[in-house]
Amino acid sequence: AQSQVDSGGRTGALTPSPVADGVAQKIDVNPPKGTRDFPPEEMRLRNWLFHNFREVSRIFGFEEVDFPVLESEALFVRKAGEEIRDQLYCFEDRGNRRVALRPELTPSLARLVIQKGKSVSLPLKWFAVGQCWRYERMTRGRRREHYQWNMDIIGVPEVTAEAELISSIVTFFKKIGITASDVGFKISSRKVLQEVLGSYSVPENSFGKVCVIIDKLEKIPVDEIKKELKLVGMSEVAIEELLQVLSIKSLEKLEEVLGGGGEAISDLKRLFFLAEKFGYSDWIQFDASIVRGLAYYTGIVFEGFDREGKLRAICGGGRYDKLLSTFGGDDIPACGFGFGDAVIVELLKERGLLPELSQQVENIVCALDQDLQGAAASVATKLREKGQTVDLVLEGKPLKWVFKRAARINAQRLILVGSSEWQKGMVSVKILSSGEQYEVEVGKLE
Ligand SMILES: Nc1ccc(Br)nc1
Repeated sequence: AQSQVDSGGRTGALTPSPVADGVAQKIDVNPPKGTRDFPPEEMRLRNWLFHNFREVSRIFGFEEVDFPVLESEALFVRKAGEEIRDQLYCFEDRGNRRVALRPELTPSLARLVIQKGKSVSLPLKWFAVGQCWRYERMTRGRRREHYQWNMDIIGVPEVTAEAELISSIVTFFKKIGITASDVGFKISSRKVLQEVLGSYSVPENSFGKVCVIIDKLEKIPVDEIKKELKLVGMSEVAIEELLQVLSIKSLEKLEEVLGGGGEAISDLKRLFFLAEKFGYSDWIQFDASIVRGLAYYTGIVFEGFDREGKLRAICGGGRYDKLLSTFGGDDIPACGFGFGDAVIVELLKERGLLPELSQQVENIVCALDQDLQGAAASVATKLREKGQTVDLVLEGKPLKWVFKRAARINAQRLILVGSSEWQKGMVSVKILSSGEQYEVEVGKLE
C-alpha cells in the first residue's frame, strides 16, 4: 500500500484501518505465525518462571540489564553456517538500515560492555530476560519467538566463572522442584577440539564451522557430518580421529588420548573439582561430543538435558573469550548461558511440577445501588491505600452476578456498600470461605 503522512508526521499504509473510515473489516485475531499471546493464565505461569529467573540472578549478585529487541544486523552476521544465522529475522528499515530482531542476547550484551568501556569495572555479572526471534519456514511449525534468561560473567578468565554459572542454574532447578534425577549437565571444552585439530592442518577460520557441524551429531546422519567436515578442509584421517575423541565420556580416557598438560584437561579437571565444592557433582558429567551450536564459544561448553531423553536441550552456555574483540572491543574474557522459556515448561508438565497459579483478590467491593457508587469507590481506595487488592464492581449488577464474579476471581471477602449501613458510616463484610457476615465502620476496615 502507498504510504501517507498523518497529522503527527508519521507515515502509514493507505489500507483503511478497521475503524477509521467506519467500514468494519474483520481482522485476524490470532497472533502472527510462530508467536504467542499471553492471556492471564499463561501470563501468570510466565511471570512465575521469570520471577524465579530473577530471584536466582539476584541471590547470585547479578545485575539486570536489557537491550532493544531490534539490533543492527551486523551483530549477527557470523559466517560459520549457524542455524541462528540462517534463520535471522532481518530486514531493511525505512532508513535503509539493515536491522534484525535479535536471535540471542549475548551479542547485545557484548556490544553494551564495549560501549561502557572503562566506565564499568570488571568483573561484570549481568543477567537479562528477553524475547528472541528467528524466521523459520513454518513447514516445521516451530515457534519464531521465545524468551531467554541469560546470565553472563565478563572479565573472569578462570573456570570459576563457568562453575558459578552452572551453580546458578542448579539453584534455579532446585527452586522449582527439579532434581539431579530429572536433569543433568553435559560438559566439555572446545579446547578438546582445538587440541585434536591442532595436530592436523585445518584452516584456522574453519574452527567455528567445524564446531557448528559437530553440534549436529545425533541430529543428522554421521555421513552427512563427514561430508560437511571435508568441505571445510578436514582430511579423512582428521575426521576419523575427531569422531573417535568426541565419543569419549570420561576425563581419564580423554587424558589418555590427549596426553596431560593441555588446557582442555586442566580446565575440565578444575571445573569438576569446583563442582564438588559447590555441591552439584551429581548434576554433571563429561561428554566430549558437546560443542554447542554457536560459533563464538572458545572454551568450556555445557548444556542442560532431561535424563529421560525426550526433550531438546533445556539450556546451554560456555566461554566466549574472543567475541568482544571480534566486535572491535578489548580482549576481555567472558562466559554465559541462555535458558529458554519453552523446554523447561514441557519438562515441568512431564514431571507434574507446573505450579497452581490462580488469580487472588482480597476484596470485591460493590455498591448496592448506583447512588452509592461513589461511596464504594472511596471504600476501595481506602483498602488499596493499605495495600489490599480490590476488585471494584463498576456498574449496577444483581447480587447473583457479584457472587459469581467473587468466586471466579477467588475473592476472600465481599464488601457491600448499602444505604442504611452507609448512613451509619458502616459497610457489611462477608467472608466468602466461611460465610461469616458482619458490619464494620469504614474507618476500621483493614
Ligand atoms: N534463537 C532462537 C530464537 C527464537 C527461537 Br523460538 N528459538 C531460537
